[in-house]
Amino acid sequence: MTNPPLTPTLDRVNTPTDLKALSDRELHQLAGELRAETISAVSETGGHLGAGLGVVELTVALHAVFDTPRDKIIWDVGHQCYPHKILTGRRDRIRTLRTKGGLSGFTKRSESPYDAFGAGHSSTSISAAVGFAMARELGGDPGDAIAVIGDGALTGGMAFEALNHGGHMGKRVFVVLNDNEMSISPPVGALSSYLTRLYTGAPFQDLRAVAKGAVGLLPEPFQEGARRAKEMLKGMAVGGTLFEELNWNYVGPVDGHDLDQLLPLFRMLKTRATAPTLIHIVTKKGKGYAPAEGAPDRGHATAKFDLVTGKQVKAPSNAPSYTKIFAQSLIAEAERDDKIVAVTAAMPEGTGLNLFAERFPRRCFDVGIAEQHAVTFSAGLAAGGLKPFCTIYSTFLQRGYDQIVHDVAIQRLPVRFAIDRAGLVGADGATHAGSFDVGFMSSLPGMVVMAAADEAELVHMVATAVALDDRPCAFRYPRGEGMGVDMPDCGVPLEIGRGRIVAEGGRVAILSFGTRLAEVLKARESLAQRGLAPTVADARFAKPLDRELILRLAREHEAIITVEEGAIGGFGSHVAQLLFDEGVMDRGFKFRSMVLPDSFIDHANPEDMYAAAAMNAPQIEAKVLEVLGVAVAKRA
Ligand SMILES: Cc1ncc(C[n+]2csc(CCOP(=O)(O)OP(=O)(O)O)c2C)c(N)n1
Ligand SMILES: CC(=O)[C@@H](O)[C@H](O)COP(=O)(O)O
Ligand SMILES: [Mg+2]
Repeated sequence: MTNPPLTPTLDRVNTPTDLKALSDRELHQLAGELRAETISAVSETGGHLGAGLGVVELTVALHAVFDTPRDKIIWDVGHQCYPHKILTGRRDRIRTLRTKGGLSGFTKRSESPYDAFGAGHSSTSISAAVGFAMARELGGDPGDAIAVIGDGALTGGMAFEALNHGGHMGKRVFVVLNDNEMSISPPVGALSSYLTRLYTGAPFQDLRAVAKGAVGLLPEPFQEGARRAKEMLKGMAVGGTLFEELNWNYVGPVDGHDLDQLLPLFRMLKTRATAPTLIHIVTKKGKGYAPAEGAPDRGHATAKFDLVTGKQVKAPSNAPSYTKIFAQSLIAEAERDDKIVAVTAAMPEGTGLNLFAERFPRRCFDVGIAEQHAVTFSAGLAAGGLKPFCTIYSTFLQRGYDQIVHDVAIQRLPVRFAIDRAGLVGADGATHAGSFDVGFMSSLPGMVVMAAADEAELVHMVATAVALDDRPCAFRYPRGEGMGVDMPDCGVPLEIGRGRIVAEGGRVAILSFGTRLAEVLKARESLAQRGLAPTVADARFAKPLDRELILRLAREHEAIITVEEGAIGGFGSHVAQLLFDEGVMDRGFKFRSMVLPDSFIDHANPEDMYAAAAMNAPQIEAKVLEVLGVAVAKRA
């Protein structure tokens, strides 16, 4: 009897409960439709395509077998969660992905009960899963915890902290290691080659062997025998698994696109696992969409694209990106100084260091998703007499803060921190905002902290960092294109702790730190129509402050307003501290500090995010009027 024709199944799935009614054959069909829907949606929104395509079958299998949201799936990084969102009641909003008021591009607890744990930064899922599992053991929420972590995220140190602890606790918790031999770029590190040996040394095992592999699942009397047999086999094949040595049952490797393996395996594990269990699946990033499969980043991040050709639709650029300017400047400096080396934590393309590596392959280091190691490795490079540029996005640098304090600042080692993605970054939202680096860097004794107001300033700050050999320094710059300003032929080191007057004026002095300067100048133009012309200065340095400039401005004006793309505790706070400590505020001097609000700003385009932060030209203008007590007719 031939099978009846399958009707579209995705239309019949609103929540994972609906999956339970589908036959395995229908689940295969569903996976195909889910992949097509994911591709279609991302072609309209742009976003992280490749990772999600790699886990379509896994997503179907996990939601079909486990009882979500009672059982919690914790997606590491969360960039692969689009199929998960489509299956968990958000298909109708999937085309609002990463837009103002739309779905987040990562998992987010406030968005859905099926998003058990928020993500965005990598390597956190196993810690969270072990936490959920222990909460269950102590009478907290019931249900299983299943972390899904990629081979890239597994290079993050905290993943091993969690494996170590979870193995020690010995409670039932699942980790699905999604091994696609990709990070954003091809993965680096010994772990990656180890994982590959786990399956090239022993080709895909059929389910029976895989099941037997999980000795912890067998009835006790058979376990010892199976364990010995297995250790012998593994010893012959790949020498046992790292995970088993940490007291995790290791199951794998399994074809992560084969529902005929995944479904029975998860059903068996769900009924029989009694201990920490790691399932090693092998997948392909970008699976099922040729333009993604064929892309160097396997479709990791994509703009909107033509569904048929895969051709991305990118807005025309008016000026090179800050990232590109940084990379080109560093290359130019490195041509003249062979002590300059560069370090990235798994973001060679994002930081532009892929360009540096092409020119200086031996002087560029990708340490994997390991920001803590990146910082202290850079400290070692500096202690060893080199000039390391530790190049990390502001938000990811948060991961290595103790290393900055303990290994760099206290030892006053001349590590240069190139802090990309400073300020609000747009579609990646709050988890990726570069809001805090000014605060956490400028509170450190001896640290020099700079912010480029435009791409020409960035070139000079790279040169300044090269020349600064007696202490650590940091310079920050935003995501996206420069202002299109005239570029210098080469960088000229700035005088440390010196700002610059950009426009002379009176009554109010606006002291800008970073690229909000463009908005400040727009506000000044608008104020001119009211006969007001504030002085505008570019601080350049949050540490050391230009005391002379600030105190002179205070003497010559009624008020100072500071503006920075950062949270409280940064540049403005230091200026306020100076004005108070110098007694300037004793005489009724007026001071305002424009910083990011004390809240996390959701994803949108940067312009809208800065509007939400009240830091665009109109709000800067309003602040000047407010501090001068100029009544402003409320806009109708
Ligand atoms: C702490 C941290 N550093 C860097 C990143 C940037 N990042 C996002 S995804 C990714 C690669 C993840 O690789 P993997 O875990 O293998 O997932 P895949 O994309 O292959 O599915 C990186 C480096 C991040 N999100 N968090
Ligand atoms: C998922 C992740 O964390 C990275 O892919 C990040 O989204 C990159 O950000 P940029 O797009 O600013 O390079
Ligand atoms: Mg990967």
